[in-house]
Amino acid sequence: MKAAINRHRADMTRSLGGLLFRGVHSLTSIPAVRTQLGHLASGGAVRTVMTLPSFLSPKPRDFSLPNSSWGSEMLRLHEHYNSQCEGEMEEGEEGRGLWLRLPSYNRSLKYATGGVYLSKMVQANARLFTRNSREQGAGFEYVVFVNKKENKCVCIFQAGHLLEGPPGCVHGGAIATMIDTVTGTHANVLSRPVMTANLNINYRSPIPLGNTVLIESSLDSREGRKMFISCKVTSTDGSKLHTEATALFLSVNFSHLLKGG
Ligand SMILES: CCCCC/C=C\C/C=C\C/C=C\C/C=C\CCCC(=O)SCCNC(=O)CCNC(=O)[C@H](O)C(C)(C)COP(=O)(O)OP(=O)(O)OC[C@H]1O[C@@H](n2cnc3c(N)ncnc32)[C@H](O)[C@@H]1OP(=O)(O)O
Repeated sequence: MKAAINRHRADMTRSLGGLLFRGVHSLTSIPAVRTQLGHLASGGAVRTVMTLPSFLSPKPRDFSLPNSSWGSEMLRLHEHYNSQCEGEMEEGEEGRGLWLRLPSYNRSLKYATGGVYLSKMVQANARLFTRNSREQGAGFEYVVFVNKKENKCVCIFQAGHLLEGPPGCVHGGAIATMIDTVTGTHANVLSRPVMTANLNINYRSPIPLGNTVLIESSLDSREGRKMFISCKVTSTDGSKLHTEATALFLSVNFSHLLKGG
């Protein structure tokens, strides 16, 4: 009986793994996301109305869109990169269209599959760590843009009051979380799914709570399944280095991810 249950779980893992892979792979090409990116490209970021296929309902919230907690610097930088987005980058294209904004959900494993409910295999109440606060502006407010041509990502991050470490400053673990998120998202764009194998961080200067900072990642090299990515966190004008890091990601197969290794 136990063997039969285990066989059933293994079959589920295999088939859902394949589904998940196809879902994640096409995340930025599904009609709803395309509609949104197209709208954003024309500058209408805040009032986007997404037309979702029925299998995606209820409509997931895209946490990377501007909300009322975003400060002026966050909004200015979002607009700066968003105005250079034009959906998917075309071959040989320069200037406009270099950047692609990545949508961000609090249950990516569910929505990445196109609505298939994986929660029973993962956990019914599981939420992405960086997107688990109901109070806008209290925790991690961020948006990630990818530049496939130059193999880099940029994240605009506004640190909320629940991320305090030293008095008035952002907790080192919260900074590490954001570095893992940006470099991990970058590695996922290159080859998905991935897992963090190694993360080295040097904290150079504290980040005041409430500040907006830039987190930039770039691909240093690739060796088979390994991706070496470096990352720095700076003030938005680039004059102050807050944190620098290097990370190693390994592409894994979905059964590794779903079975927890
Ligand atoms: C996780 C999310 C992915 C979900 C995808 C779905 C949707 C994506 C959509 C949007 C993305 C959204 C958010 C992304 C945000 C954040 C990303 C967070 C990522 C994480 O937060 S994830 C949690 C922390 N992470 C772990 O929980 C990993 C635990 N760990 C393991 O699961 C294994 O350990 C593993 C898989 C790492 C390797 O296992 P393995 O069996 O596949 O590979 P193996 O050990 O054979 O090593 C092969 C070659 O790598 C070298 N190597 C291995 N480890 C090394 C190390 N540490 N340093 C230096 N070299 C190393 C070996 O030396 C060998 O090298 P060589 O080939 O040259 O001999």
